[in-house]
Amino acid sequence: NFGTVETIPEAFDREYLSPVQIGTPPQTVNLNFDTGSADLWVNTNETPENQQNGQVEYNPTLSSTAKKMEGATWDITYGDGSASSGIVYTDVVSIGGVTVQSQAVESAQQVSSSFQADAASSGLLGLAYGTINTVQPVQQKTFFENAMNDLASPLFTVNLMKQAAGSYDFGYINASEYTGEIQYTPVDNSRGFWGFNPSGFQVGNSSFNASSWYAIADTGTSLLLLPSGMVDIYWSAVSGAKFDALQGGYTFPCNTTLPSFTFGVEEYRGVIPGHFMNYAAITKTTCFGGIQSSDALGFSIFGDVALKAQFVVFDGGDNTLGWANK
Ligand SMILES: O[C@H]1CN[C@@H](c2nc(-c3ccc(C(F)(F)F)cc3)no2)C1
Repeated sequence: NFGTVETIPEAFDREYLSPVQIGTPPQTVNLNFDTGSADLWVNTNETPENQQNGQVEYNPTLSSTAKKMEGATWDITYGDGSASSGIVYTDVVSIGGVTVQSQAVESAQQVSSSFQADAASSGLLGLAYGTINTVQPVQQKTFFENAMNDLASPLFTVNLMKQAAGSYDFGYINASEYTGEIQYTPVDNSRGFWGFNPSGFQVGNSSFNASSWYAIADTGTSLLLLPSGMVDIYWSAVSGAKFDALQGGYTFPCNTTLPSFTFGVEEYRGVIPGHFMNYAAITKTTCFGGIQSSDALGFSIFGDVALKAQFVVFDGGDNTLGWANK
């Protein structure tokens, strides 16, 4: 079978939320789909009231198909230091009409302050490889891994948009969502991520700089995080741009016209329009850049700033990533 679900951007395209049905009768919660992690966790009736800010909850006691996974716990920390932990149930989970009968659903008994403040999001749905799922003592599979063998094609596609509704499609490729040909490239999943090797980059209409490095496709990261050498070259082309240690990255005068950023995947060239690199206004006149250094992380992240300019195929059958402009 196959299905599609809409994904809606929060402010600044900081994150994208999609409706997920859990339990019997179905309870709908909006989750942040994250191709950079592998836990499906959600606010529940077990999440302390003082750690919530109006989030919609999943209540397993109201689901006739919920089963507690005795002795199972989970504990996760994200790239920005946010964290959550708790216990585990299995229940029926559906996304866009694709149903997994027994999906590990992780109930949050503790969430850190940033999650507490994120009122619109009821949790995360991991779409990375299950090898990095945090459930103990028995590691659990992701929704996609559980659904994959029943899908028409063993893949899902990501079509994020700048400040507009996009979609996650499961089991099929919708040709109306992209232009040109899809460029497939092998995935390095040795660290549990959808890792790949970009082949270079280009700022605006200048020449293409061939270079090969490791990066991951991560819908849960807002920005495009690249080696500082590339980031310095990009911002050196923007008059008034400067590295602001207080803000933790490059800022620039909001009224500046920004050059596009093009990345290579083998012979393919993915183009990110210049205005996608304006992440958010810090003051009336100073804006924070959407392309920043990944040096502190040790690997590059193609987050939403890049992904919202692309149509991306995550193929779990042959472990490849497909890239296309749109
Ligand atoms: O860990 C890596 C895996 N993918 C990246 C990711 N980061 C988050 C995240 C979401 C929401 C928040 C909060 F709401 F602000 F708390 C914080 C982090 N989700 O995926 C980084």
